[in-house]
Amino acid sequence: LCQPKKHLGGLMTASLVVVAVLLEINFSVIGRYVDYLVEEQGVKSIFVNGTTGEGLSLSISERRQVAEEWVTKGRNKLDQVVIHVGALSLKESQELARHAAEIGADGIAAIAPFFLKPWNKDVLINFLKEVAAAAPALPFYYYHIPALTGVKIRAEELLAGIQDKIPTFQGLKFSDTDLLDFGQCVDQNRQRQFAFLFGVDEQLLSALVMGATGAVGSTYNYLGKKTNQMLEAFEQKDFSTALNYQFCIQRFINFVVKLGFGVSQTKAIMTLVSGIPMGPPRLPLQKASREFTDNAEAKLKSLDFLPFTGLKDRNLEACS
Ligand SMILES: CC(=O)N[C@H](C=O)[C@@H](O)[C@H](O)[C@H](O)CO
Ligand SMILES: CC(=O)C(=O)O
Repeated sequence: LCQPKKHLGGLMTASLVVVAVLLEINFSVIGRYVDYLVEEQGVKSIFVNGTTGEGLSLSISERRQVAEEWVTKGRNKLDQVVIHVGALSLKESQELARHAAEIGADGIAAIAPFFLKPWNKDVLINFLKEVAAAAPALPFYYYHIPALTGVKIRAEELLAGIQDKIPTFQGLKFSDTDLLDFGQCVDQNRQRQFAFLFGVDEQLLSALVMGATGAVGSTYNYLGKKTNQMLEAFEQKDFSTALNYQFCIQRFINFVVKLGFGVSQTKAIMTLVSGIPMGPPRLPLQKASREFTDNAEAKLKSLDFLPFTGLKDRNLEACS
């Protein structure tokens, strides 16, 4: 049985792919990106090549290079680097899994194949099992994101007896709003030391109540510090303070969701907040509009989510 070096708790940010103008990945900023997350956001674990990192839009060779760069630059700075290795081709997934093990990543994760889809739990497990087996020394996480994969097999069902088939199974990244399914994943596996990582940032507090052990999400790139304050309040059983933080985060997410929020917009916001050029997204995604970025910036300022905002700019919306 394979245990992670450390239990995956706390916040994990989803790495953004940093793409320079010519659509070549700009590896040179990954070192700065690591420092920014650790020092400014208090985020010490990274989920590489997932949704936000546009992992499925990269070539296999690019995915290998991005993974390697995060592991290298994160050495002695990050607690955990988990590489998403999901792909439509099992062979490609296995290659990425082996590669993750070679470079010294802390774990691998995979989504369900989403074109020719597994139609039931056993079929999905058979696929994941072959992926996990390519890196038998690494913890394996299933990345449940039904809205994007279209694979709606309930996570709770998938988890029943999963370690018999996948001995390295270590947990779940749950990116869905079905808290019945999530709660039952936790409830039915209490005696197992799985990581239950929640992936809907605007609902994290509810998932913590249900027993989430950590979170993986795109907004922790720039709201990591705020979210860490919420985690701290929750830890101290100060639920009204925790709720204040969650509402504050929701105000921002609700605002950008209404404008149209996705991976492109995340890149634009992160560039704005961190000052690190994240580059444009890749087709079929389109760069966020100037109008979006201006509006998001104004909202960040009014919520006091931007560093160096002068007191005069503060308004009543600001959360402590
Ligand atoms: C679909 C998607 O990208 N989900 C992200 C991670 O799983 C989240 O971090 C969301 O971006 C976030 O919860 C805002 O809705
Ligand atoms: C947002 C997230 O968790 C991902 O990039 O996969």
